[in-house]
This record gives sequence, C-alpha cells and structure tokens, in this order.
Amino acid sequence: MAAPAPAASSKRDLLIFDAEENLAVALAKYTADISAKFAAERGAVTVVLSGGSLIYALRKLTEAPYLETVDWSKWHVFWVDERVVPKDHEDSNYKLALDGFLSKGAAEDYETILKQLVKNGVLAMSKTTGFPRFDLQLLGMGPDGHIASLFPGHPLVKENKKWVTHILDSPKPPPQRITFTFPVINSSAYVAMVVTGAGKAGAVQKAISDKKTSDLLPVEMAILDDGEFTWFTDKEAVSMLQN
Ligand SMILES: O=C(O)[C@H](O)[C@@H](O)[C@H](O)[C@H](O)COP(=O)(O)O
Repeated sequence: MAAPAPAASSKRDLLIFDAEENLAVALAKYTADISAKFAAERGAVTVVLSGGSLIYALRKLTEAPYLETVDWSKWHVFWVDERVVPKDHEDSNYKLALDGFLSKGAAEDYETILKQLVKNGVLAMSKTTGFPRFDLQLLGMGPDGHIASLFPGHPLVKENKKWVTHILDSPKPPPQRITFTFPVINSSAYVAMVVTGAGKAGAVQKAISDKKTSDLLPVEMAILDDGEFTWFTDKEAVSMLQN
C-alpha cells in the first residue's frame, strides 16, 4: 500500500515542550482559542476526546482563566472511542448479548446520534469527504501507534464507509470498544495529538519520519483532508527523532 500524501490544504505542526507542565499550559490555550473561534463562527463547538493520559493533560482548562472565559455552554463533547464495558454481572445474558451484537448496536446508536446532530446544525459536515467535520479532536496515541481504537494491522483501519464502528478483539484491554473511523478523524478541522513519555518515542519517530513504509501505523494514517494537525509532545516522546 502506498503511503497517502497529505492533502494540499492540511497543515502539520510539531510542538515540543521541556516539561509536561508546559505542554498542559499550551494545550489549554490552544483548546480555548479554538473554542472561541468556533463559538463565534458557528455558535457551537464540537470537541472529540480520547481516553488515557490526554485527560490529565487537559487539566489546566478547568483552572483560571479558562474555567471562566471558555463558553462551556457551546461545547458538545464526543468520544473518539469508548470501551464497551459490561454494566452487569459476568454470568448474565448481558455478556452474551454484548459479545454478539450490543457493542455493534452501540456503534450504530452513536452514528445515528451524530447524524441527528448534523441535521440540527450542531455538527458540521465536510464539504469534500461526506463525513462529519468535528471542530477539534483531542487525541492520544498508544506506544504501538494506535489512535482511537484503531490498532496496527487491524482491518478496522480500512473502514471507509461507517462513521463509527465496533471492535471485539482490541489488543489493548478491554477487547470490546466502539470507535470513530479514519474518515471521521481525517475530516476534522483541528486535531491535537497529545503524546508524552519515552515509551512512545519509537512510534513518534516512525510517524514523523519522511520515509514512509508500507506498514503504516494508525497514527500515520491520520492525514487531515482540510485541517490543522498539531503534535503536543515532550522531550522524552521526541527523543528518537534525528535533528
Ligand atoms: O482506550 C484507549 O486506548 C484510548 O482512548 C486511546 O485512544 C488512548 O488515547 C491511547 O491509547 C493513549 O493512551 P495513553 O495516553 O494513556 O497512553
């Protein structure tokens, strides 16, 4: 498979912070600025979150001045992926149903909700891709280069019709999850990829290298159609990059 070329209108930035604390300060300002832009332009801000360490990195948004200045009433928050964890006992039929179809149902439900939000005008549509265009996706990456619940070598990375899909065999526990697909991630206006720590240096190096191989990591498949992609990293995460 040939490496996809970045779309002409997409922009990529690599920000490297001396300390995670400084990354958190910059990420809060970046998020608050994008929030103000879309609140003014569209009257709504659609923000996508991943799980993991990203949530801790966002902590400064809930402190002064942003706690007061961000117009939270305009925010619509979505999850790029979610773990489908049973709310019921292991021995019940719930698990059987969950394994069989509930996790798929959850993905379809989520997609239906997104379509409703497009109709309401809360969520924009990309003019070129035919997929929803979130204002901001705040994402993390695993040491294996996975983003959302899109894992290296898994067939789901090739999904090109659905907005949301389900996975029953995630290599990272728990195995059952629902996730946005690449066309949805790549139709975003802004993506912040927040990655810290030495454990992710190998995947960061592969992703940022100009030499593209056929075995692309999921993070390398995050190529925006028409948007700005910014890496928020620390020194440890970029320690394998050549100057
Ligand atoms: O469930 C998940 O796996 C997450 O939603 C995933 O997308 C996460 O962002 C990365 O795995 C990075 O996680 P860490 O930042 O905790 O390493």
